[in-house]
Amino acid sequence: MGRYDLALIGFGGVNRALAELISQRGERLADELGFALRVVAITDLRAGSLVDTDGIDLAPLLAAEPGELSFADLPGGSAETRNENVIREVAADIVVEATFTNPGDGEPALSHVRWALEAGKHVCTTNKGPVAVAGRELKELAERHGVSFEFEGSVLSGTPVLRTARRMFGGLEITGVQGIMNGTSNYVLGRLEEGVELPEAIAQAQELGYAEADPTADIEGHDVQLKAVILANEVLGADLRREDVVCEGISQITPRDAQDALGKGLRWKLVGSATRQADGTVTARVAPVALPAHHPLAGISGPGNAVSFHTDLLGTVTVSGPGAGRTETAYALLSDIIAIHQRHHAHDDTTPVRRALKEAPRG
Ligand SMILES: NC(=O)c1ccc[n+]([C@@H]2O[C@H](COP(=O)([O-])OP(=O)(O)OC[C@H]3O[C@@H](n4cnc5c(N)ncnc54)[C@H](O)[C@@H]3O)[C@@H](O)[C@H]2O)c1
Ligand SMILES: N[C@@H](CCO)C(=O)O
Repeated sequence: MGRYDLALIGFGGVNRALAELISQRGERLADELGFALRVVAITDLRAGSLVDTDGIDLAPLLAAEPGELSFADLPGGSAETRNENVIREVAADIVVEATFTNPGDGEPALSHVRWALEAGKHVCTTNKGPVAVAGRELKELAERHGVSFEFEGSVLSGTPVLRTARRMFGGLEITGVQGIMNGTSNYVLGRLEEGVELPEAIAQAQELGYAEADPTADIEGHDVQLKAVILANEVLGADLRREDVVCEGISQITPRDAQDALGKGLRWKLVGSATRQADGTVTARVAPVALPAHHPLAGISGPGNAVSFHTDLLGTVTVSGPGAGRTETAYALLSDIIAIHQRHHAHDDTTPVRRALKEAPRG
């Protein structure tokens, strides 16, 4: 059975949840998927760095409180983050980038991804910054080095939106996408409908692990702005930048506004969209919209998200599911690793399904 050695860059909510999945269900996953996963390096701004090419014992790290974790005194550990050294030099197959999103220049995550691809390592990330700022360049860099750059979790966490569009919509013309793409703001809008004030609702979303390190990005729409860029570029083949997307958030909506709208059969939602215009160009925007109850996006509640694809042959197809959450987003990373395996080892007869297909009697 094959095995992938992982280097985790950033050890916050999402990468810890991935480590938990590996630690708790590694054997079951290996049986089902036909490959094992092992963590050989971890770096984090607060904890430092830890390298063990025989595989890090994850259980004691996961038992520690996140804020108290320090690698400094462990064998192979250091108080220094040493990102570049770890990413370039440690013998890992896949670099898993889950540090803060920086919407401006995508750094330092953009450099983390570049270093890994240049070193011939596959990358999966949940970080919107590098994808929105330099997605095209990074995909080309990955191609040149014969590796994969996967980022399903950058839009709608573990709910497969990008891969669905890429793999399932062949032969369709997609004319636009429209969605609720931020779990925090959707959760907050629901709390406002219940009469909870904005700061308290935001604090609850932070506690639940939905919000960005700086929740302003969630509330003012900047997070959705990045996701709209990624969708426009990935799904509609555009070349938009963040500045091209007009953006308005939900900070002006009060509990009273939300409750008044509800009384009229409307629900305030933060909607991101990208549309192909008659001249072929693509425009995108983010704005709060009071949707009527019958709209496909009106019933999406809590941290739930949904994206509607407008197509020529199928009409509107909507994919809905969780848009945020540590475990849900860790699943996006697992789905990226599976995609890497399928792309680079599609001819290995290692998975139970492939073995069964091969061994099944024909005719
Ligand atoms: N949590 C979610 O629901 C969710 C969903 C989709 C996407 N994302 C994205 O996934 C990424 C991780 O999210 P999270 O919830 O784990 O965030 P988090 O804030 O819990 O963790 C980020 C970690 O990265 C570390 N870090 C920051 N800068 C670093 C650096 N230069 N080098 C090494 N470590 C560094 C921090 O110390 C922190 O532990 C973010 O980019 C976020 O936007 C999160
Ligand atoms: N903070 C983001 C995480 C997912 O990108 C959200 O609430 O949707």
